[in-house]
Amino acid sequence: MSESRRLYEEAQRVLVGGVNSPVRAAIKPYPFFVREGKGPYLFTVDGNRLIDYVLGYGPLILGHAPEPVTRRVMDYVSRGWLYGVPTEIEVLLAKKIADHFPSIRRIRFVNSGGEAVSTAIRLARGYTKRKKILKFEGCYHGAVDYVLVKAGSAAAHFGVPLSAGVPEDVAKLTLVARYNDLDSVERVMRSEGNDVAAIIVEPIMANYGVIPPKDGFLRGLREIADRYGALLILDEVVTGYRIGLGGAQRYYGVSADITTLGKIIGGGFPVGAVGARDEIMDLLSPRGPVFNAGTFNGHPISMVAGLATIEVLETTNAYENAINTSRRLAEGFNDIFSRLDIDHVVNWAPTMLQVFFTKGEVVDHETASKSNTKLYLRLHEELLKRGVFIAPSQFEAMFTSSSHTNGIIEETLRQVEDSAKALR
Ligand SMILES: Cc1ncc(COP(=O)(O)O)c(C=O)c1O
Ligand SMILES: N[C@H](C=O)CCC(=O)O
Repeated sequence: MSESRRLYEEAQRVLVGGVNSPVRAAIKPYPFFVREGKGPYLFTVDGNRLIDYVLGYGPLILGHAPEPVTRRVMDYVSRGWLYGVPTEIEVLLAKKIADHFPSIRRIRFVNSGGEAVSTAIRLARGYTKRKKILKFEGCYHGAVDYVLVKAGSAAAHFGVPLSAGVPEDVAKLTLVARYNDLDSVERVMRSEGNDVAAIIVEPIMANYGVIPPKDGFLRGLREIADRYGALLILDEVVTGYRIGLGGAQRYYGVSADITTLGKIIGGGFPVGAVGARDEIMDLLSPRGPVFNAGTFNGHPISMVAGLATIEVLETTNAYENAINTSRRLAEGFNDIFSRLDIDHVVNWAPTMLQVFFTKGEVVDHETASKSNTKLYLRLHEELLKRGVFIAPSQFEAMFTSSSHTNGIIEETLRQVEDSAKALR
C-alpha cells in the first residue's frame, strides 16, 4: 500500500472526507500527500516529483518556497508571531497595495478571501442601506452564506448549487445573472436594482475553469452599478497580483468601489483583505458601525510573506516569466489537441489557463458546462501518472509561476501529448 493511501485511510477517520477543503478529495482514487514543495515541484510522500500547476490554488506565483520569501519569514519568526497589537509590517503591506490599486485608499486585513468577501458585502450593505447582492452564476467568492448561490469551484464540482444550512431568507437576497451578459444584468437590475447594495464579480472568472471578461463587460457593470446606485465589488482574490501589479482592474481599466484580495498578498500564508476609498472604509469598526474583527487579522507572518512576494514581483522579471510560460502552455495544449483532432477550447489570461473539451467558445457557466468534464478528469489522471499536477476539477484553473522555466513547460507538453494520446 502506498504511503499516501495509508495516510488517506487514517485521515478519513479523523477528517471529514479525509481532507480540509473538498476539492482536495476530487483526486481519485485518493489524494496524494505532500512531503515538500520547491520551485515548480511538489514532492510526495510516495517519492514522486510532480510539476505543479495548482500552486496552492493560485497564491504561489513565485513557486514553492522561493528564497527571498523563505528568508524573510524565517527572520521574522524568531521575533514571535502574534502580538494582538499593530506591527509596522501591516502598514508597509497596506501602503504597497494602495500604491498599486488606485481604487484602494484604506485596507482591512483579514484571514481568508471568504472573510474579505463577507466584510465587503457587509460594508456595501452598511454604505447603501440596501440588502440585496447581485452575483454571477459560476463565480465563486468563498464559503460564505451570502454568495453560496450557484457558485463555481468545489460547489460546482460536487453539485451543490445551494448549500444546505444557508437559510432561505439569506439566499433570496442573492440575485444571480449570467457572466459576460450585460442584458441579463440589466434585466435583474431593472426589477430589483433599487434594493441592490452591490454587484460582486470575479473580473476573470477563475472558478469555473478560466473565463476572461468580454470587451466592455466590466466597464458595463461599472456603468450599471453607478446608474442604480449600487457598489461594484471586484473580487480579486485570484486575480490580484496574478494578472499583474494592480490586478484585473488595472489590466482592464475598470475601477472598483470595493476590492477583495487574498492568496498572493499573503505569499501563500492565510490572508484576505478588503479595500476601498475612505468614505466606504471609514464605516468599518473602530471608526464606524460596520463590524469586523479578528484575532489573526494582519498576521505578521502573512504580512511579511506577502510583502516579500510583492517586492520580488516589482523588482524582477517574475511576471514576464510566468506570463510567457502560461502563454506557451496554452499554445501547446491547443496544438496537441488540434493535431489529435480532439474538440477543445483553451482559455487564457496572464499566468492562468484552462482547457475545456467542447466546441465553440467558453464564455460563461453554460458554455463551460458543455465541456466533457469526464475527459478533463481523465486528462488530470493521465498527467498525474506522468508527473504533472493539474487541478482535479474542470471548475478550477491552471496557474504558472516564475519558477516554471521554458524547459519545464516543454517537458510538461511532452507529457500532455502522451496523456492526450491515451485519452483516445
Ligand atoms: C475569487 C475568489 N474569491 C474568494 C475566494 C475565497 O478565498 P479563501 O479560500 O481564501 O476563503 C476564492 C477562493 O477560494 C476565490 O477564488
Ligand atoms: N477554487 C478555490 C479557490 O480559489 C480552491 C481552493 C479550495 O476551495 O480549497
